[in-house]
Amino acid sequence: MAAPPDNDVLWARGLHYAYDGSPALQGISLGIRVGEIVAVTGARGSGKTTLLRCLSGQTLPEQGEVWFNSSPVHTLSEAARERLRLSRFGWIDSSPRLVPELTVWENVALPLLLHGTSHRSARRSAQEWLERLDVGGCAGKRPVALRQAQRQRVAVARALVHSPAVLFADEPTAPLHQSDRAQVLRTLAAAARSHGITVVLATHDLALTQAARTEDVTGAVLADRTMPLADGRCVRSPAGTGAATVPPDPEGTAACSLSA
Ligand SMILES: Nc1ncnc2c1ncn2[C@@H]1O[C@H](COP(=O)(O)OP(=O)(O)OP(=O)(O)O)[C@@H](O)[C@H]1O
Repeated sequence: MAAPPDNDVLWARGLHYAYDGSPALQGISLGIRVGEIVAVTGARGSGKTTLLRCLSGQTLPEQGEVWFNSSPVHTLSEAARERLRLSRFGWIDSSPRLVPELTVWENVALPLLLHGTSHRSARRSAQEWLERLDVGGCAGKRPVALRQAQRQRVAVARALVHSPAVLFADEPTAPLHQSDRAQVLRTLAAAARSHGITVVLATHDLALTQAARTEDVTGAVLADRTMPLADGRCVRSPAGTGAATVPPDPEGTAACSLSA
């Protein structure tokens, strides 16, 4: 099997995963370059969450390989994968899981404090990220005092505060009001781009990713390309979505956006 290209931060080949014998991933291969923002799209149940979980080391694929920065992830122990996730990856999902007893800035500083960063430095970084995400004024409040959209921005700040190499965002705008969705996505994309953070974004709302792209007033294009899934396989994207996909290979291993 070929080695991953050097400029791919994430690289996967032939991923298969099933829940109780029911297939969720059926031979997905992909390469994601450093700093790219990739939107994994598809209907509910198409395999987006399972793919993100496999790429981030939360779930071991039953078959196939996952590589991060040219090192295998699928052969690591559970403890080593946990360390990798804490230090190099960020994760946001549809419900902002903030610690209710902590203030907003303490929630954001948490990943840094867990890594041994000093209290003063962690607080400064947390405040900077909260301001970047337009919720700096909420730093001293408890999560319960925030609107849902503000809580999700705080979750984005917490996922980015330790400058992860890759941010995984699984339907991050699902709980938000329509008017907040594109704005939260644009803010997330702009923050990731300015820090060279790769983003893998799962969404079933392709219209939203396109709207965020066309309505952008900050200069931050949302996704560099889309990676459409159906029934756990990569599929060719509709024209104009920026996807670079190739048809399934002769071994039945569908390949998304193969790197050169
Ligand atoms: N914990 C689980 N137990 C059993 N089946 C599961 C589990 N999680 C996912 N599945 C099934 O695996 C398939 C892929 O699910 P997955 O959540 O990865 O898709 P998705 O595209 O993220 O869907 P959604 O948009 O609804 O989150 C679906 O058929 C789903 O019902």
